Amino acid sequence: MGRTAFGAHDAAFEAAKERLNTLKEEPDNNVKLQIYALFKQATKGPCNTPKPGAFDFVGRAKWQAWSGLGDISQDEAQKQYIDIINGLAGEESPAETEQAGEEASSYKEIKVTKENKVCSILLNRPAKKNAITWLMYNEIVQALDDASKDDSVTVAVITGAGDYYCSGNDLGNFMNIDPKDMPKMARDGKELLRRFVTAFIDFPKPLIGAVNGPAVGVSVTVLGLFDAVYATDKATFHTPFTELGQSAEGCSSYVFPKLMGNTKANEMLLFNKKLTAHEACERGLVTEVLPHDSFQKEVQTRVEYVAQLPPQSVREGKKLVRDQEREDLHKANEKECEVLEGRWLSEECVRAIMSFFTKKARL
Ligand SMILES: CCCCC/C=C/CC(=O)SCCNC(=O)CCNC(=O)[C@H](O)C(C)(C)COP(=O)(O)OP(=O)(O)OC[C@H]1O[C@@H](n2cnc3c(N)ncnc32)[C@H](O)[C@@H]1OP(=O)(O)O
Repeated sequence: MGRTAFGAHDAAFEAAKERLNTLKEEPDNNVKLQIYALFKQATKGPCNTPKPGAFDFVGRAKWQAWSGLGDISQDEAQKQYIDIINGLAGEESPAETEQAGEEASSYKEIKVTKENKVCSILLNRPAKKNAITWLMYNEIVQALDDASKDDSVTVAVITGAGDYYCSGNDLGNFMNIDPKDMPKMARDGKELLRRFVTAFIDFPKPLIGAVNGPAVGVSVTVLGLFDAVYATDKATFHTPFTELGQSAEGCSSYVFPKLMGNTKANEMLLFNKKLTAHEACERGLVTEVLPHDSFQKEVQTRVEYVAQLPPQSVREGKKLVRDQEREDLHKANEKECEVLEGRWLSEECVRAIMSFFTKKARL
């Protein structure tokens, strides 16, 4: 019987799937067969299909590779799958490279460091203002999943590399797609966004946003799911969803009206008002605005304080608060993702994204 939920390496497995598509060199046929077999074993369990006929050479080779794995567990197959792909990507496995709190080598578009009980997740595409690609969504989910399970971590922090915190969804995620593949792209996008936002709703430890510069789109909305948000006075907060023919996500249709009231939430989510850091603070989206020049140091002091608090007490406290609205947050996430799936297929959205790249090309 196939499983609907994956095992212990879920997020790393999803990231490895993405990474397979970005390999510069195609693996040789034997390795491809091995990857195929491990994928089948990881997602469906031991081979249970009839052996293909003698003239179906490809089908037989695949069948032999899969059935050759015998009954190794789905978790073990996931692990081997991840190891092979990380190996092909020219990387050692995270367990081998982890030293001095560094886990950077297992990630391509974020950088994760663990030090003094703090897991720092750096959005690391400064040349693209840290726009979030499909790979990066997966990597963030993986990093949050790792941080939640790692007993040496008591608090997680997300920040951006360079002058931006994040410019939101990478609009290239929706480009160069054959029209006939659009429905699949929208379905996959919906599923990925749902998993991404779920990772924030259910993150069990304190999660702190260190907004080092302008923030756009989904990077703004999920801040409503953080436990504290510190912003430099140079940060801005912009959710231009309707300009892009899209709609609210990140549970913002639920959280923003609660934080700031309907009309102020509408100003952001429907009418695209860009807030300054101080305005975002007045509206409850930001905990505290800090001077840009001493931002890192000031945030560090606050994070270090949280990191040394009794971790179980903090976790229980967070759970009490989150449980008050956890179900509603999951419902809001489901609904928002469903609506967005339809939006991504709309002419309004396709035109807006084309227009962003056309304007860029003209400059
Ligand atoms: C799984 C899917 C889930 C989807 C979830 C949905 C989320 C919704 C959103 O997040 S909506 C928000 C989307 N983001 C935007 O609309 C921002 C678009 N970018 C801009 O408007 C501007 O780039 C800017 C205001 C962020 C920065 O402007 P500036 O002039 O300072 O810099 P550049 O425009 O020259 O940017 C530098 C390079 O970065 C590229 N880039 C920036 N943001 C994005 C982006 N979101 N997507 C793709 N690329 C982006 C930009 O194209 C430049 O690249 P280049 O140097 O190669 O030209």
